[in-house]
Amino acid sequence: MDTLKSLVQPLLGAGASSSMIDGMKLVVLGGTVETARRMSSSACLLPFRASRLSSLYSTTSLQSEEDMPYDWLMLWLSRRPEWQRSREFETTTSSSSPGFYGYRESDDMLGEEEEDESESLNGKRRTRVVFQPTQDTTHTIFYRGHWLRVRRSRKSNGYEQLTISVIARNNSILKQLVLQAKKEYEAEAVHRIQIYFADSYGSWRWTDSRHKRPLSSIVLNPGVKEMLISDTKDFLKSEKWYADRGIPFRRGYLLYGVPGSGKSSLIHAIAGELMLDIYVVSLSSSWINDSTLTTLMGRVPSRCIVLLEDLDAAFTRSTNRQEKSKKEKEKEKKKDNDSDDETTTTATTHRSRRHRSLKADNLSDVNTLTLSGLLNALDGVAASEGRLLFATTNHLERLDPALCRPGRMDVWIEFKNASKWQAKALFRNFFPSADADAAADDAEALEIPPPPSPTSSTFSTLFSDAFSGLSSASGSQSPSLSSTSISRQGSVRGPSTPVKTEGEQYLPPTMEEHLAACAQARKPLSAARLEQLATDFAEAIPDEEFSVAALQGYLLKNKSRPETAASEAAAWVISERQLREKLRKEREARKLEEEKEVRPNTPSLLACTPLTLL
Ligand SMILES: Nc1ncnc2c1ncn2[C@@H]1O[C@H](COP(=O)(O)OP(=O)(O)OP(=O)(O)O)[C@@H](O)[C@H]1O
Repeated sequence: MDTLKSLVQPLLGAGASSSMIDGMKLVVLGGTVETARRMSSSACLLPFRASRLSSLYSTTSLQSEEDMPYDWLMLWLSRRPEWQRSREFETTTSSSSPGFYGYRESDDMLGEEEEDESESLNGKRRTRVVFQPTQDTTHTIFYRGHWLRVRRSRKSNGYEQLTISVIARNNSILKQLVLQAKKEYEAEAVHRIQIYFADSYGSWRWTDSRHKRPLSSIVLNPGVKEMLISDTKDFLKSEKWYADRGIPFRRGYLLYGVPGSGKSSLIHAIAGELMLDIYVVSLSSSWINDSTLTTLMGRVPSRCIVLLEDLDAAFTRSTNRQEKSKKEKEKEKKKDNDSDDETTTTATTHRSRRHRSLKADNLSDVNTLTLSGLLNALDGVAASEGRLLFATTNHLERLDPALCRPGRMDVWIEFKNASKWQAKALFRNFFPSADADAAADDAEALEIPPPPSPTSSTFSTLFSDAFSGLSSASGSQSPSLSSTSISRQGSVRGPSTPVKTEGEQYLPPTMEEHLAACAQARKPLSAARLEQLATDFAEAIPDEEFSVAALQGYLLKNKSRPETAASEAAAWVISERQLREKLRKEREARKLEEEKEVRPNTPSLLACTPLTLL
């Protein structure tokens, strides 16, 4: 302190008071501390900026697709709090439509992932944001007493490269980092699956990780899940068997049928069960072409699920573009000629036709995937082995037979609207029972739908010769997805279950009803009561008229009111039918309007009817 006083005294002069000297002491002290702090921090960072000191660095470079550590570190980096504070970070978003991501409701949010709640509240698509290091920018991260320099870039071959450098006497800190990232990645793999999306460079890009979805949460008629799991497991351990017989070690599953019936959810659940990551490629992407798809399919790791979503959407486009049949072309030509003959054709018509053809031309300019390109990518020489290929479609009839033949799609599963059995199982899954064990016992007592007849088209398994044994086994076990109704024996409606009569309109519960139901819901229902409600619910739901997703939506509206969910199901069915009818009429009216717009002066049918001369 005396030293400090002797330094300050000459600055203030002899007449300075002791309070002035104290104030000045503080200023000098603060300044010294701050200067020391800045010097030490620049000393730390200086080497990063000085290229001539680069020999002091230990560096590791990892490439996407080639190195697993790349994935480990990308996951580790996305969890770093630095991206929350950094001014330069990249976000990838994944929309969670109810489907593949439909199970997101129960996801635990990770520290660095944020969900746009306001959007989800409004019932729009939910968006998850994942923060990652920006490309071509160097980031600095403090890790275990060392400053790491992280750089993410893209190489000319399309691969992403991650370079991590550190000033250290040896590379042990980098080894520690990679091992920690691996540990975290593997720990997560136990509970989560990693999702990769194809990008326009022909690379797979880690996009997100999801909680595993339990298979038990998928409500399919009995035997279907079991068959799939047994088939996929059997395949994964049969590599040598395939190699010995010279059969390409690949297996394809085609899940087709109505929307909202659980195709994507089932794939998600299977990935979790088998601890496989999912590689998603949307064939309707504007950038997809034969060569990119071939590159992508050659770059999937050996044990994973490749998911081709909405196979028909892409394929329809490609056939329209490149392989339009002669017949179609002739038809179109004739149509054009016919309309040219029409003297009444207006300028609007020309405009709209030109607009349509321009739109078609645009498609061909962008997406140039062809059927042969797709087939080649799936099982050509460059296609990787050991992967499970899942393809989903809502329109089986639009697919080319070549695409669906055994060897490409070995197992077909049709998904229909919810059967009564599914409605009941969904209800039971939805509401917890006070005595789960008892419920399980009751479930066993359920009458199981009969297995499909050999001619049933609902569950076609096109097993290759290699799996003929399994084929016959599953043939006898696999029940039809278009199962018939469940047993109605013992379905007694409870006295406290008011039922809306046929024709009575379904209205959402009033506030009083809602509060009363919530109070009631707090009391746990006995397993027997829940079973009875589930039976009532299934009775009210017509067989195969509504998708499981639609039923789930209805149950969600009553998620704390099992009694109401069961008692109002019949009224809901009526209101849904009315709504559908209304929408159908609106659609028809719109179509008529459009037709009128295209051919304003076309004589009506009535006018064409020859008059009978008396
Ligand atoms: N069989 C099912 N079991 C459990 N949940 C289901 C089932 N079917 C649909 N769902 C629920 O409905 C929503 C939509 O399901 P999903 O996306 O799997 O259907 P999809 O058949 O793939 O539909 P799309 O053909 O439109 O892609 C999800 O939230 C899912 O939880």
